[in-house]
Amino acid sequence: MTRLAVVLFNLGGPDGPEAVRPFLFNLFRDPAIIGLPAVLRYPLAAWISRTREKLAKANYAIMGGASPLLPETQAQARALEAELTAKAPDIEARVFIAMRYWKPLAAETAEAVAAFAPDEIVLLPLYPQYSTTTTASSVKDWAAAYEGPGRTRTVCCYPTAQGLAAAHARLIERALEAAGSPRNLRLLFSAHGLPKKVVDAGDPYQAQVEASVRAVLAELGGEFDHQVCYQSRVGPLEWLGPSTDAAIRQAAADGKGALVIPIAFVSDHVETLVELDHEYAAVAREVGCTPYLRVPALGTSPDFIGALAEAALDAAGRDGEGAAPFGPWLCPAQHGKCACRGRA
Ligand SMILES: C=CC1=C(C)c2cc3[nH]c(cc4nc(cc5[nH]c(cc1n2)c(C)c5CCC(=O)O)C(CCC(=O)O)=C4C)c(C)c3C=C
Ligand SMILES: [Fe+2]
Ligand SMILES: [Fe+2]
Repeated sequence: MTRLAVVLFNLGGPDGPEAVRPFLFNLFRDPAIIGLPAVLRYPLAAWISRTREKLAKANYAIMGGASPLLPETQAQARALEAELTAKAPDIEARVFIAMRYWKPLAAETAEAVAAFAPDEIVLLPLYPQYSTTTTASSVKDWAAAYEGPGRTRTVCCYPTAQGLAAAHARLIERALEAAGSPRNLRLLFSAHGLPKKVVDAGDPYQAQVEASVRAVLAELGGEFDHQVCYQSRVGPLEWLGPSTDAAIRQAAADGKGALVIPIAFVSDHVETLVELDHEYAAVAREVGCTPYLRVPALGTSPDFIGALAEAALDAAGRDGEGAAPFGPWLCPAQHGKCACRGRA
């Protein structure tokens, strides 16, 4: 029986108040996040993590002091393992988690995967849209950590996978129905932002976010007033716009409420539970953007887990090693800094 290890990548989050600063330090010392030489990056990372700690701790305190990202990801891993067993009973599939900036880090997971002694390894980012700051960073981190057996394939991205779009569409329909299908709503597809210069240098993330939005709208059918916007800006650089904050203000000015859809996050965590549900809800109240509604992140929704299983099995069935997207997608040339064009 073939032994298949699926390794899920995500960002990781602090598991208690004392982990907030070292988590932030790990994040800001990553050259994929701050592209300066190590001699400058390390002191800068120490300074940013020290100065950001108080605000970040206050945000994590709203969720009980820790990030829910790991338990959410563990639930997805269990659901995916069950789905793989159902879809491919002739394969012994085990699902592992490697976080980029907090536990379980790649080194710990690499040991567990090596002990499983897989024939095949599929690296499956829980980032449907590829970015040099997320997927590429995790893939590189994993390659440096893993020395065990098995042939490796990577799913670089799946922004337009049918199951992903369907999962978002079903959650949107449910949220609309629960709110009594109000007529004066704008759908705000809110994605984690990126510095504009990262995108200008060829990062495909924005193009893939926009492709995901088109796929979700096609799955919904019909006409919807909608906008793509970007949240979670950090630091002094210019980031992608419009910001989610500005989009909420614009919706109010246009006499609309907002239905916010976290289009680039697959689980609920600080960026949805605090930023969207507290900070931007307050903005909506202040400017009279009513109703202000938020669609839950994908979590273990069956269409999404089904898409992950298909992506993993599709990758495991590919010849050779290397990276490829899952679903109908190829990054456009001007945004081609992606493994699907061999330019990660
Ligand atoms: C879509 C996925 C993500 C992209 C792209 C991304 C880029 C990116 N992030 C930062 C800085 C921070 N991100 C933080 C939290 C965070 N980011 C993502 C995902 C993406 N980041 C997730 C899932 C989370 C949540 C982690 C958790 O605790 O559960 C944080 C920490 C929170 C805070 O202090 O605001 C920072 C900082 C940069 C700079 C960046 C691209 C350059
Ligand atoms: Fe982030
Ligand atoms: Fe790509």
